[in-house]
Amino acid sequence: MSGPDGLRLDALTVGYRTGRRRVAEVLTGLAAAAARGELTVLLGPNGAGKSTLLRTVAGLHPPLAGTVTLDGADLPRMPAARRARRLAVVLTERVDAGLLSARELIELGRHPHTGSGGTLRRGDHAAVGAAIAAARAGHLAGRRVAELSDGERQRVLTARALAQQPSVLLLDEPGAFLDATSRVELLGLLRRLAREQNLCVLLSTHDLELALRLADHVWLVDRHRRLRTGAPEQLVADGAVSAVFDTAELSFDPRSGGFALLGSATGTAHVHGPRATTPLLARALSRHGWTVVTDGPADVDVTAIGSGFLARADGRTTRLPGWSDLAGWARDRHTRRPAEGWPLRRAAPSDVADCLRAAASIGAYFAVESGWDDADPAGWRPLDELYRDGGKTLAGVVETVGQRLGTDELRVAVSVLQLGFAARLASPMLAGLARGVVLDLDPADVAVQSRFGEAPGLRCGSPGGWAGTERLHGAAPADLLGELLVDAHLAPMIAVLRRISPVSERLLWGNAASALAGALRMLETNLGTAATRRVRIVVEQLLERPPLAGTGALAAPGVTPLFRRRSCCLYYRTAVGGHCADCALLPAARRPSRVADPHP
Ligand SMILES: Nc1ncnc2c1ncn2[C@@H]1O[C@H](COP(=O)(O)OP(=O)(O)OP(=O)(O)O)[C@@H](O)[C@H]1O
Repeated sequence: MSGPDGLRLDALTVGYRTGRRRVAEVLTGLAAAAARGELTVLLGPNGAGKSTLLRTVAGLHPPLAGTVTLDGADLPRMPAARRARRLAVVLTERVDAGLLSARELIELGRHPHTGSGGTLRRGDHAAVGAAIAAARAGHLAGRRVAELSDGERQRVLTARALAQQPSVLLLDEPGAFLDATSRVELLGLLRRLAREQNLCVLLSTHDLELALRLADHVWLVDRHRRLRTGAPEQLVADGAVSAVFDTAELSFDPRSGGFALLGSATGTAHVHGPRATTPLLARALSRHGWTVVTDGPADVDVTAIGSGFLARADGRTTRLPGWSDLAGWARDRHTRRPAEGWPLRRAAPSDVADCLRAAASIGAYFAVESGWDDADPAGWRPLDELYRDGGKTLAGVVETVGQRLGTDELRVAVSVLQLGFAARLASPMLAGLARGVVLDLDPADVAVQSRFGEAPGLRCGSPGGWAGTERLHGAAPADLLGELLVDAHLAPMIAVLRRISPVSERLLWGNAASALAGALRMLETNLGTAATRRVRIVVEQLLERPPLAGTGALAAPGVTPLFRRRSCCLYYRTAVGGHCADCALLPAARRPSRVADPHP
């Protein structure tokens, strides 16, 4: 405990005399200090004894035992007039101010300084003016107190206490009637006054979140009526705050500084998005029983994009336009979640990061950059925009590709562009699969950047993926890849390109199959066939399903060509005039053994 400056309680017992010989002790053996220049906040549940303690410190009740000192002087024994000049009190009781105006009530605060005549001098008027300004009560000064709202009256009473120019300011629940903004403002004001006027400010409140954010020092009455004191963070870290305020439904969350609702069967969630949104997102999910985790796998995953959300659970992505849709989804998913969780879970962020690192080391076609913070948004085109704008953006890209290839045939440029694009997306996704993660590169969260002469840049705002696919037998990973790669990317890309030039669908799906096979070939070469067995099985399954079925045949690992196409990618019609490794036009013996452009 610090020196004699400020308030100090020693072995203090507070309570009530309920009869000539009977006393009701409320709090006993209290030891605490509240320094000058600091805001000290008294916290505790209902009936803990906060008001009783404040009233005792204020000299309105005698202590039952022990001492209360101010700057070393015994407060209860101090003559009332002197005490009134040193200590100002704002209690919860309503004041009957009759017909007084707010200014007149505030002027009463000067009473301890004016003597029995009560005449205000220039210095008193200055103190009243300063107090009105400090409490921001100027607009209320001319109004009758009886006509003020509870919050307005609170402001005027604070001004009256300040007009008293005390060393100690005691306030019992000063924010009780104030709206949220005014409460923050009032506590901020009291903290500033403590600093500027070297005041000792002690107040009680039930606004735990605000108190812990603004208090310099906390007095906390626990459930056993013991007084714990310390810096707010200290009491949170000790678990003292949780011990007092946690209930079966609510738990104090030290990270957010607020309460989290405890659900009955709590599932876990990942949240992503702009820094300003993720705390709100975490709060919305926790209200519906989800525990937000930053590492490890999770049952669900929500990414904030623009004013909406991508919400994922059980291998499905749902687009939610706003907060109320999110609330409905979070509630519904929580109700439907099986007790043991879904077999498909969101992969741990660290596993996804490992996947992306490992993929990038294979080659440029496998790399996915992540996050938007350090990206220059100008050069990046969101994929869902490319897929939906009817070909407006891609028409220009097709033209540029045609010029670079030395062809004026749109269909050739479209085919080469689409083959490269399919390879660009299939490569990192198949690489993820080799590590047991099905990457989830949602078109709303992924953008592409053209870098002529090299692999186009691919960037995902919040890369994530599905894990747990190994626990599912059969076709689960192929189903997921079918949705996340074929349905979400390859099909819309083909549709939009065919609006630019009506290239045969069979040819374009042949390109997509060829891109999958090309990526598989790179993985088998780099990682070996044992590590890529699962990937091969999934590619085989995908090639057996529409729309890829019938596009060609996959050969055994190491066999050239790995994929025998049934359509031609038209690459031979470019100025380079090359043939690809999967070429349908050449006899097998004349096919190049090395992978040629445009494959990865
Ligand atoms: N005049 C009184 N005589 C006897 N007991 C009282 C008196 N006033 C309050 N008490 C009792 O003292 C205890 C503490 O009450 P107090 O008002 O100090 O608690 P509090 O922490 O301020 O509660 P709240 O947060 O609900 O305002 C309660 O059990 C209350 O019933």
